[in-house]
Amino acid sequence: MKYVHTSFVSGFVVKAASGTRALMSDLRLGRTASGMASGSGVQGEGAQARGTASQQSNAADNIKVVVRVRPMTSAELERGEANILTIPEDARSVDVVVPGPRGATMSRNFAFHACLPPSITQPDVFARIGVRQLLEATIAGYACTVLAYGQTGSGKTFTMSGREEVIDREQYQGDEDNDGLITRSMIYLFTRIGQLQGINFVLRTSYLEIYNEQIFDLLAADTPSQSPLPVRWEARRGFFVQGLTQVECRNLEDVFNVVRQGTHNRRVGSHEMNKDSSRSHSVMTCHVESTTSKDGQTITKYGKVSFVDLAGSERLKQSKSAGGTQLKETGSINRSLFALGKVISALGEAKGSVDNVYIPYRDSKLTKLLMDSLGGSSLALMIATCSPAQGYVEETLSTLYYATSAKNIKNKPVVQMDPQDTLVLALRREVQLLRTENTFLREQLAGKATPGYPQLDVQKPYLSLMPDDQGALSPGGNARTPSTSGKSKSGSTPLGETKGRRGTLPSMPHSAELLEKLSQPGDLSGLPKSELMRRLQDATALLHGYAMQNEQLYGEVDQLQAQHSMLQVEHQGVITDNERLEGKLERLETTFMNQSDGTSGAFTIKRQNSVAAVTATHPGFPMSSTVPNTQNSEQNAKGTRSGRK
Ligand SMILES: Nc1ncnc2c1ncn2[C@@H]1O[C@H](COP(=O)(O)OP(=O)(O)OP(=O)(O)O)[C@@H](O)[C@H]1O
Repeated sequence: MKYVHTSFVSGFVVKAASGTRALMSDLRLGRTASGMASGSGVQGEGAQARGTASQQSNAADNIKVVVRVRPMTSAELERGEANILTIPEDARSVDVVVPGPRGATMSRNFAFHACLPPSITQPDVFARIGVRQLLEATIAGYACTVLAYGQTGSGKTFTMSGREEVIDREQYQGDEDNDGLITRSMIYLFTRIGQLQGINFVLRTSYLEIYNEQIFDLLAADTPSQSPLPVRWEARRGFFVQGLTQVECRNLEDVFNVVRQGTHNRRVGSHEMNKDSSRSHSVMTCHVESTTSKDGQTITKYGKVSFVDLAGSERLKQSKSAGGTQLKETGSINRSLFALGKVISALGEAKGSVDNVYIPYRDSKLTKLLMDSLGGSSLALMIATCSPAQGYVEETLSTLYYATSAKNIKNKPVVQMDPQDTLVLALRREVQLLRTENTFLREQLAGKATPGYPQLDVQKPYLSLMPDDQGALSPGGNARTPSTSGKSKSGSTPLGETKGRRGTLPSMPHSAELLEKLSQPGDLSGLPKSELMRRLQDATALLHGYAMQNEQLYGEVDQLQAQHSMLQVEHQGVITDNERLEGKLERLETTFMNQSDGTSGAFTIKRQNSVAAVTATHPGFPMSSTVPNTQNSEQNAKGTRSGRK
């Protein structure tokens, strides 16, 4: 088997590497990652082909799927296990030797974006599966996910973290040969943001694990005796873990500490709760907040990258023989992996248009937290890990079916920006514009020319500058006549106040006081008084027009802000309702789990047996035949759509 050192996964359809700034301006124009199919981060023929496809498919981007085959362990070698996995030269598929009829064997081929053989090193994995592009996308404000899936002992944790026993040492400062994707990615992020000038970055990390359908914070001060954290829903954020610690990382030392603390707490937690680390799912997330300021405008983007190390699926009969805790763990893991399978299956069948399809994200905490990564607005990469040993052929096939389904999932990546920021940005622009106009007008009144602005045409008859019957100024405005009633709200023009966009605006006579003041000799010496008066009248009329425009704009801004406030109140009401329902749902789930995992465990076993049976008879995802519940479907679809905002 020969490992080909070219063109592994490189097809994330985002501008990457040096394109970050260009990307930011592209994003201001409302383009999504997938819309930029020919971005600088795209290489290789696969990327070209998919780039076109993604444009045609409404900016959707398929999840990338990579298979990694680990070397045989010493135990497997000692047992004399046969190798059933071969990766052809193009490194884009894997051949599996499967048992055939009457003791014969046959070969099955599974194609993926890349397939990594046992000989590949940890640095090569990082370099060749497109993680760098995901990290560039993270810096540019996208949400990205790297997900490791595979049977117990197949190399998920090794791929994501490296050697946990090394990381768990007090003096851990990175392990160049063995570090997994998490540490390498964090080092890459720090190196890159150090190179990017003019952008202010803040990096925060969180680390959690899901054990027996409960979420534990691996960076909390009181780990591991802390109580589990709830998952909540917010329309703007989607599902999130309430109260999860986020640690700011200012340098690599902070990063190593976080990785070490998370790993350590996961291991300690495992011992305290008498569980193995493989019995929990873990999610390490790095939030990358970037702020750019230009011409007084500030844009903040909220990129993040999550590394999900899933618990390994395990044969139920092994757990049954162990009984007690392990049986419950296995039931819980299988349930959540099964829920994940259903989500992947439903998304794969939906082929990108998920708005009217029921996706059962709410079936487990894992799927809730992965909602954005699967079929959402994230970029996602799945790494399916396999053992090459013949003894695990069943598990390997199951993993490959899973991975095959995941290939069909389409996400629609978008930059994560605060809607409030967008609004503030728009308001700031307007204010800036109005200020500029006022400055110009004041300078005109004082007889000064403003560079870049035309001088008033003193020859123009005064009447042509007066508002017409509809309230529009002939030379350049659409403003109505301002009233004389008091001071402008903006405080910048003392010439009148309007009733807003739809109000009727009485005509504005010249301000006698102002005319008096401005016609004093000395301001514009040399000109006859009549000319000065004429100029003043022209300027005053024009100023009235602009003041009127200002007022209209302020009126509109006020209206928008009022609408915004109303929506916020409405939004808060919906959040409160949702939280109430979420709480209710969680209580029901807890009750259900307690009952189903009760003394005899009968329900769990029955359920798992049926799951196993369906899995065996329907390779890939068995629940495609599940009839969607229309009511739930509606709720889910609502959640799905609003969660993308
Ligand atoms: N590519 C590899 N090269 C060398 N050793 C590996 C590789 N992958 C895994 N291993 C070793 O195999 C063993 C099992 O790997 P690992 O713990 O990563 O599996 P896992 O899939 O995370 O298992 P679990 O689901 O039980 O947590 C470990 O000792 C690990 O160091």
